[in-house]
Amino acid sequence: MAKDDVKIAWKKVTKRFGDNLVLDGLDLVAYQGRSLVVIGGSGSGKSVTIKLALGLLRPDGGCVEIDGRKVAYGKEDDPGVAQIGMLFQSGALFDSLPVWENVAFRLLHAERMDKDEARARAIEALEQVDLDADVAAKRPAELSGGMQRRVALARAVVAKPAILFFDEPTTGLDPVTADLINQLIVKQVKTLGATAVSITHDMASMRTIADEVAYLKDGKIRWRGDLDGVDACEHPEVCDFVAGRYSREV
Ligand SMILES: Nc1ncnc2c1ncn2[C@@H]1O[C@H](COP(=O)(O)OP(=O)(O)OP(=O)(O)O)[C@@H](O)[C@H]1O
Repeated sequence: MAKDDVKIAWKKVTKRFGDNLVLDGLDLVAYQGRSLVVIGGSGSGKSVTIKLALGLLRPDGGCVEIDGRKVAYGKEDDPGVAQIGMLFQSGALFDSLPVWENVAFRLLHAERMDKDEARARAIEALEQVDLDADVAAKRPAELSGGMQRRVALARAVVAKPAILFFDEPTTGLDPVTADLINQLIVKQVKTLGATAVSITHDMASMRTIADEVAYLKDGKIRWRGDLDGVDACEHPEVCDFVAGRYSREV
């Protein structure tokens, strides 16, 4: 595939909640095999953007397409959505299940894989994120926050998805553990040749993960470019945002 083949396209997407117009004709594409990081202020609509691609929210206008097919709202077997592995902000592990069953959840329940095979696949995925096989039998609560996030990453990649979504993958982690997670994300995205879309407030994470950066504000993408473009301050607001500068007088 050519470098610029479009995998996911948000086309003139509008989304409002009551009077709150969150997305106002959003146009955005994620290219095959590339890692796109969406940044923007709190409440700018980053999570909504991802939820629309997952079919968890219905756009009021426009549409999201995966492989050129419109994502169906609320349809669990949508072929586009079925390709997505997702790492949620909190890790979102089930405490009642051992680690391996958390990792293998999709294989066991969506793919109805045999238990022994699913366990073997889970252990393989845990090894991919540098966790030993003895972690597999533990409960998530027995693990540190960084290990839990690695388990969540193993769960996101176990079914070898073509698309990976990362929602604030480093939130709540110390900088060194966050860097480990970022590096594991890069490794997994490369190994799978996946298209990755991440949303983050963590600028170190952005720098490690991103091939490209998109800046969301007032319901639209205001700037898009690579890290060189960020550093060259191509867009003053992006420059302020990335530097953590409040750009109005107080
Ligand atoms: N289900 C919902 N019902 C009503 N309003 C919602 C719903 N989901 C999101 N919103 C609103 O949409 C806006 C965008 O929310 P979203 O979670 O996408 O922001 P975000 O950019 O991800 O923010 P943050 O960086 O703080 O996580 C917010 O004003 C939020 O209150």
